[in-house]
Amino acid sequence: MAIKVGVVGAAGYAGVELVRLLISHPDFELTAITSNADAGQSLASVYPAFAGVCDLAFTTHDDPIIKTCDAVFLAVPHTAALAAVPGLLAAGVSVFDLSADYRLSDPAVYEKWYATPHTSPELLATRTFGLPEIFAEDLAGAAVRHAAGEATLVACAGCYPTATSLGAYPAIDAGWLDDGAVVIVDAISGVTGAGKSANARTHYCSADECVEAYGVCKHRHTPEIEQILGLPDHVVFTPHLAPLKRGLLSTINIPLAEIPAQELTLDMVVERYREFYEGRPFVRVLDAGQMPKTSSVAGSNACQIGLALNKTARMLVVTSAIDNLCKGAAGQAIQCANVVFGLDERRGLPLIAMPV
Ligand SMILES: NC(=O)C1=CN([C@@H]2O[C@H](COP(=O)(O)OP(=O)(O)OC[C@H]3O[C@@H](n4cnc5c(N)ncnc54)[C@H](OP(=O)(O)O)[C@@H]3O)[C@@H](O)[C@H]2O)C=CC1
Ligand SMILES: CC(=O)N[C@@H](CCC(=O)OP(=O)(O)O)C(=O)O
Repeated sequence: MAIKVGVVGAAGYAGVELVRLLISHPDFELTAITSNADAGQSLASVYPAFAGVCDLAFTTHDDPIIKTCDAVFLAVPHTAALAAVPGLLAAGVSVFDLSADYRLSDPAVYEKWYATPHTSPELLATRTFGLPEIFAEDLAGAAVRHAAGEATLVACAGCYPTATSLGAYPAIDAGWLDDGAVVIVDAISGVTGAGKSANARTHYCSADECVEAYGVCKHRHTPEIEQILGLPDHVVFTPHLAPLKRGLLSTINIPLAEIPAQELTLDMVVERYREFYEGRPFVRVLDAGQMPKTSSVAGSNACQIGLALNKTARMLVVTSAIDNLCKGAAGQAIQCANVVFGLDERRGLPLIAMPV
């Protein structure tokens, strides 16, 4: 029997990417898509890409059909998820939340970075963090609880934290980081990362032919990256906006301790990364000397990682590319849902980008 799913916030950029992927998912049946702005309109009239393939129409965010789903994907801004999650879980619906509301495990950290009270901090103890390649055991535990009849909350990792953590984690986990050193992250996102509503930074005339840093030393993804890597107050994160629709590239500079820096070769680093991601279908560690580009992952759920070693400066430089809307948002949420529902994590997810 098909698993009934709904998307709240389906007319937004992450939401419509969920819709694109869920329509062709072999095990999930998309039964509800919500948008207050577009309520009553057909999906195809708002997004003509769906003409002839889907008869669904948008209903409002409070449509009761949402609570009849087996799982709901929340593609809504932070704080909107806080308002929706407790009611969905109480109705027995599993929730895959793309917002940041349940990502940070300490509510005080959330309140500091998001400048808003956390209204259901008790759920933070039991929620699962949705980054399958790093928190596989947590997701497997959620799958067991789900099979026993428990509604599950998965807080899917953010886009910059996904690319950055997948790039940094194998080195940090190997103990290569110099004691007390700071990890420096410079990342670039396409404009869909900022959502559907244009603002002074993202409207065409500002974003086209322009690259700029923003949120410098104060971006809300800093504590999320620190939490995943286990490095509180030791990440400097600088995001940039680039004139791309889709794509996110994160370059991570990891200062190495003396001993790994002396002993490591680039081939050994590549081998360590490949061992770490063995059996993980979406992460590809490139050969030594190759660096990823956003066009190699756009439209897919892949993350490509390139590695370089500067032995004199004792620095490992990692570059990690994802599609912000897919592996950075919708694809990752579906990957998590696949695991929670006991399916192969690849179900319904594109492995390969458009090559040109
Ligand atoms: N864009 C990206 O690359 C990524 C986005 N995310 C996260 O996904 C979420 C959605 O982002 P994105 O698609 O970019 O944003 P958009 O602005 O494109 O879309 C937001 C959607 O949320 C809906 N919405 C707004 N307010 C509420 C509310 N109070 N209750 C319910 N729904 C509401 C809107 O509905 P309506 O149609 O009525 O306006 C709209 O459909 C955010 O939390 C974002 O941080 C995560 C990773 C990457
Ligand atoms: C380009 C751009 O503006 N990107 C957004 C991050 C993308 C996003 O939606 O953030 P989450 O992954 O936390 O949900 C930003 O910097 O706030």
